[in-house]
Amino acid sequence: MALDLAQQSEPDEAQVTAAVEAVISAGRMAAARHWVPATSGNFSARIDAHRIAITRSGVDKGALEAADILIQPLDAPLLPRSSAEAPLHIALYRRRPELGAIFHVHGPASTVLSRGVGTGTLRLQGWELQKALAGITSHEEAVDVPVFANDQDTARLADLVEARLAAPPHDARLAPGYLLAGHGLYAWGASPREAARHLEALETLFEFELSYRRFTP
Ligand SMILES: CSC[C@@H](O)[C@@H](O)C(=O)COP(=O)(O)O
Ligand SMILES: [Zn+2]
Repeated sequence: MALDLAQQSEPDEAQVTAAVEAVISAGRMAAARHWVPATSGNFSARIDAHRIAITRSGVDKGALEAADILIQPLDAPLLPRSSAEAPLHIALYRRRPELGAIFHVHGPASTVLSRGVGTGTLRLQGWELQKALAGITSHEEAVDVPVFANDQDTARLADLVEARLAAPPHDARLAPGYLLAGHGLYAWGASPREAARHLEALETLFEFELSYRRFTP
């Protein structure tokens, strides 16, 4: 019995390694697409119910090494050198146990479009690529992306995000992500693979929107 308990309390190294590798590879993917210029962006993956792996602040997210990833408990103070935006990750993992990964980028389309539309909601509709978002089965569905004013106080911002996600629209689905105006995109998924798909779909949908708006009077 005592042996069982000791085994249960040992950290699961395989889960830690998998989460760290998922974060490193998400950073590489985003950098290859020029979505994380000049150390911008941050990436996290859930290890278990109580811990996440998250990038530390100020490092090149396209050249991450294991030493750049912090193992952050969800119910403990932020570790030294934590991402400036760690509160945005932690609040979401706490609120949504099904979330496996959260990725944040400063892609040109999300950054420019969010600044252009102002705060509130960006509604996506009419795009086949919307179906890359979990649960969306038709281009005809309306998908709302919340847009928040940028704020250097990311704990305050996390409260706003939480309130908005708790009040979904009646006539649309909420996207698995949100925009910070003039700043960039947060996207998440049940797994790192799904979060990467959502990130790519949303950033590309924003490119479509930008081009489409140029053609539409
Ligand atoms: C280098 S400008 C971008 C930062 O201010 C921030 O928005 C960002 O995305 C990265 O912050 P970080 O603290 O490295 O996780
Ligand atoms: Zn950022």
